Amino acid sequence: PPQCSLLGLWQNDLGSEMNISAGNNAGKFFGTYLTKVSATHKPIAVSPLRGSQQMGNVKQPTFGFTVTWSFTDSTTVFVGQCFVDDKGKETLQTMWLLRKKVDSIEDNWQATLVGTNNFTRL
Ligand SMILES: CN1C(=O)N(C)[C@H]2CS[C@@H](CCCCC(=O)O)[C@H]21
Repeated sequence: PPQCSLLGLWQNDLGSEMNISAGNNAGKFFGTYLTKVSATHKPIAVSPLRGSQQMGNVKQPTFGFTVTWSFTDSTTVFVGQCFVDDKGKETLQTMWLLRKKVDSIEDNWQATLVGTNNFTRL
């Protein structure tokens, strides 16, 4: 059965495109994230991501990664698992936390968004 590799090009239902370009045998990987939508009104740019995944004899590994947005001061962390269906189609089922930068600690309570998001191969 095809092992679910994170390497390659992925997209989600928000139109974001993610390219996991390289990983090492300790499970570390890195890549880029190109979002098509943003909560800010700044011009969107490609942003770097770094993460790690379970290695060893794992068919459907769990993983986590961080996107440090290059065009705004927020950060998103993703956690999830790669699944392969009986036709070999892979999906990344994830949840994320988006931490926006706020100007004062009084606004800290409203600074973190949470959501679910799934990726399929581009
Ligand atoms: C497009 N998105 C996407 O593909 N997500 C899974 C969610 C969680 S990261 C967020 C985009 C944040 C962009 C930077 C900002 O607006 O602060 C949204």
